[in-house]
Amino acid sequence: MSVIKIDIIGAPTAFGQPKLGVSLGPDAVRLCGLKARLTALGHEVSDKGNVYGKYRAEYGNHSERNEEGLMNFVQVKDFSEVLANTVEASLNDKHFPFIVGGDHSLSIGSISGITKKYSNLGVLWIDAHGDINNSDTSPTGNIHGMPLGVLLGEGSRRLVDIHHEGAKLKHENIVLIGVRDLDTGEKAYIKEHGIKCYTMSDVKRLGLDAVITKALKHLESCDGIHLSLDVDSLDPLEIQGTGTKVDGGIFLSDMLSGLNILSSTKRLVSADLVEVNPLIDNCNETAEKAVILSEYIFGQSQI
Ligand SMILES: NC(=[NH2+])NCCC[C@H](N)C(=O)O
Ligand SMILES: [Mn+2]
Ligand SMILES: [Mn+2]
Repeated sequence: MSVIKIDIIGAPTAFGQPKLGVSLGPDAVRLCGLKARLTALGHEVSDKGNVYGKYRAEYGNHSERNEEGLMNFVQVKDFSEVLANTVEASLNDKHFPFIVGGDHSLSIGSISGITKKYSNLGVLWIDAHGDINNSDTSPTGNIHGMPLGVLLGEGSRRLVDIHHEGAKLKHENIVLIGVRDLDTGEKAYIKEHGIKCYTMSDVKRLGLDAVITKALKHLESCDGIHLSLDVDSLDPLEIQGTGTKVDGGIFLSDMLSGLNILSSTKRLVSADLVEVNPLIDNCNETAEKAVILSEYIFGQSQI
């Protein structure tokens, strides 16, 4: 197996959603031995610690709605700028940025940093949700439901222009996998732009291995692939420590098999692992499973 220079970047933000605890996700995952276990696979792993902006999520969730209806806009923007710079620096060192969250709004920052280098980035978005709302379509104002919308250049300019101006991703370079809870505006947007989307029904029908294989084919012309893995894509029977659970998800054993296919292509250049919330978990089980997912992202196999 080839050695990957992995930078673990903790992204302890919670400003993209209302529940307390998701800012503790990175440390909960570290406590399960993330660095040691990726090192044991033969990789060179460096833990860059946690990224902080001017505001600290653990002091409460502020919950200010701005005039565009966005919750905690100032905090999310500030955090995204800092994270984007950290991720960009990791890529400049020729390392693999592995961003551990934190809520899914962090992908605005991580992907903004990555697309500075990979201008034709492909994204595999594995999630129960589409996260493709924007300030106009969101029913909640929670920015963790908007990262893809923002990265595609929709809604509030102040979010879209984070780190560098304009849209960061192309519609044809995104594949959604495992979705089963889309808002009305999200469904319309996906259809309007012909975004490749494998719903949970598609995953059940085809199997996750086949879906990942098809998704990789769809992203063939991209200059790199980023994985954004929301733990709520997994079935709540197996994953409890996450803030927006939806029944009928992917089972861990299927996910590991799919990740094995993905990692063996060696096309991944970066990844986010998000929405681990130890305060609503059962004895840190979700963080432990997040480490198992991480091992498979980085080439663990069953033999
Ligand atoms: N990353 C997540 N867990 N996102 C949940 C989003 C839920 C809902 N669609 C919203 O916009 O608020
Ligand atoms: Mn989700
Ligand atoms: Mn998500």
